[in-house]
Amino acid sequence: MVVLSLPNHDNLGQFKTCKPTPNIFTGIPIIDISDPNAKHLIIEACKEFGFFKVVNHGVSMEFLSLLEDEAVKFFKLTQQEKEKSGPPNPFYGNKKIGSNVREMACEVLEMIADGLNIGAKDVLSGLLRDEKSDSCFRLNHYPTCPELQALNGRNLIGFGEHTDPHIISVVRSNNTSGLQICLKDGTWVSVPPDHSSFFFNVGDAFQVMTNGRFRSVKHRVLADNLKSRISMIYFGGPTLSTKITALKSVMEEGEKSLYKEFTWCEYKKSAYKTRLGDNRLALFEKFAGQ
Ligand SMILES: O=C(O)CCC(=O)C(=O)O
Ligand SMILES: [Fe+2]
Repeated sequence: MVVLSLPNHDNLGQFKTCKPTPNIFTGIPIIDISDPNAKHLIIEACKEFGFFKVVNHGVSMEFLSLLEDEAVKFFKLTQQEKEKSGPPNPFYGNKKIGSNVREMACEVLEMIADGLNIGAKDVLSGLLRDEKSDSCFRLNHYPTCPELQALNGRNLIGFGEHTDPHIISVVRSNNTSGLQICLKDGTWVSVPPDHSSFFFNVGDAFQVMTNGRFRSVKHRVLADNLKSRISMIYFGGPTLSTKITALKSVMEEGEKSLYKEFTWCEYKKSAYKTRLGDNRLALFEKFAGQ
C-alpha cells in the first residue's frame, strides 16, 4: 500500500490550479463483466478512452464500505503512526494488499486477450499473477479545501495530470468527484463518481504492448471544497525483467513497432527521472522527430 495525502493549505500560492471544467462526462463506457459481449466493449473502450467503468464485478458493497472505513481510520492517524505501515520513500506502504482487486484485473486482461485473439488466455493476466510481479496498491486522500473560494474560481489540483506507467490500474473511490480524464481531442472531462464500481485505466506499458492501439489515458484529480476524496488504486505491472514490447499477435503483417524495446525495470528507472506530467513514453518512441 502506498499512501499520499495533500499537505496543509497554508500557502495556496504554491499549489497548482486549473480552469474549472464544467463537463460531467456521461460517455464513460460502462462494462458489465457478466455480459457475453464485454470483451469487445472493453477493447473498444481501451482504444477510444483508455478508460472504462466495471459494474457487476461481484465485490460486495459491504466489503467496499469496510475498506473505505479502514482507509478513513488510517488517514486519521498521526503521521508517525501512518509511517509504521512502511517507509515514506517516497510514499509509505507495502505491496501485500490488493489481491482481490488483482483477480478482477486479471479477469479483465483475460477478456482482452480473448477479444484480441492473442494466444493463451493468460498471456496478459500471467504477468500480474507472477509472484514477482511489480504491482502495487496505493491509497490516496484528498482533504477538503474550503480555501478554494480564494482561488478566483479556479480549481485546486489534488493530483496533477499524468498517465499511469503500469499495464493497467484499477481505481475505487468514495462518492466524491474529482477524477478527470483527458479525451482524444484534449478536452478534460469529469468522471461521475460511483463508489460501487471500479474504474480501469490503460497504462503506458499496455499502450506499448498493443503498439499504440490502446491509449494510456491522461488523468488528474481536482480537490473538492466540501467533501474529501479517498481512492484506492491497484497498479498491475509485470516483473522487473519483463520486456515491454508490442505483442506479435496484435500486429498486422509488416507493421513496425512504434517503440524501442525496454524492460519494465528500465522504464521505471526512466520514469523516476521525469516529472509527473511528462510524456515518459516519448523517450522510447522509435520514430520521434522524423
Ligand atoms: O485518486 C484517484 O482517483 C486517482 C489517483 C491516480 O491517478 C494515481 O494514484 O495514479
Ligand atoms: Fe494515476
